[in-house]
Amino acid sequence: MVVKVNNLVKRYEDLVAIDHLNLEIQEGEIFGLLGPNGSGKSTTINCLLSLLKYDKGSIELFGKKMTPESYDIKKDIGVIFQNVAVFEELTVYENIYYFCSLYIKDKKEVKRLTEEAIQFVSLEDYVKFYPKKLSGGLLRRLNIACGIAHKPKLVILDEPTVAVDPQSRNKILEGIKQLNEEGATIIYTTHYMEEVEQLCSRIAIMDKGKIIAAGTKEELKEMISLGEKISIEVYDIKEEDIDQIRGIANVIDVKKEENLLRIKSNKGRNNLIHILELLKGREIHFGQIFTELPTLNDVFLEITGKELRD
Ligand SMILES: Nc1ncnc2c1ncn2[C@@H]1O[C@H](COP(=O)(O)OP(=O)(O)OP(=O)(O)O)[C@@H](O)[C@H]1O
Repeated sequence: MVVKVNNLVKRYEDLVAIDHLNLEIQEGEIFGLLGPNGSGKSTTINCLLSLLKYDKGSIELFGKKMTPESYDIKKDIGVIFQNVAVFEELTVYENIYYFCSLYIKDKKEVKRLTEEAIQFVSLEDYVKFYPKKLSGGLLRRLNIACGIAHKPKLVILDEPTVAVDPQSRNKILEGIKQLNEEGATIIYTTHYMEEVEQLCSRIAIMDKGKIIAAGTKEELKEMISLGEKISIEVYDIKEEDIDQIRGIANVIDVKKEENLLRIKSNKGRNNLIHILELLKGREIHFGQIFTELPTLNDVFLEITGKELRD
């Protein structure tokens, strides 16, 4: 077990930012902490790192109690914060060298690891640049290189792709996969559900300081009743026809948006066939049909009643 959080409570005066949170992360996982703004992701990370004092509960990392003085644990952690934290006075190379040398004594080894980190984030062409000359995406990559150069066993990334161009975003996501393949356990916080779907082996969905659901993406989608979302292009459909569709077994919700009928249905066989039979029977012409499986946003919507991106 790399992370074990037991009954964690963190208050900011009257606000309960973390509300009796339990979390277990095994070695080798890419663990996604997904939640809307203000749900408590950063506070959880800051408590894990002993950067914040908490009111109740316990935190163990690598099987040992984590405290502000746990230097033996800290050397095995790499953190990449949402806000880029590098030195403006140092070049790309010097920044990475500096952060790596905080953990590693041997200068040759620091040099080797610095060069490896530069390659890892593909900043070879920018080693002599100062941070202010880098684009937002390149700066994020530098931030990541500074956090991982010392080869930590646990890498924590707090929303590393916010406001990043697509090329850098892909580089970052590929890099995280590679770190994991090389043996690191990853904690990844984000409010972009596509990223966790693509990247994470297990996901916890947070809201209001609580983990409201956790599991693989398949397990999370199994937890909800929504089975599929069907969109049908229709012409000349009347309100009474829509009411009839609402009455079909498994249909949860029907909405008409311009020429599109948007239908949500529970898991069940032949849902689409039953809908199309009804349309044909009532002589309603239809065009294209699309079906979609539930997303993590649907999981969040069904459990909390609101969109992940509120
Ligand atoms: N220093 C602070 N003082 C008071 N309240 C705070 C402080 N830091 C965070 N909060 C509040 O605690 C709650 C959790 O915030 P947190 O930053 O952990 O959420 P988050 O999920 O990381 O959000 P984001 O995606 O915006 O970073 C929010 O309601 C936030 O306003």
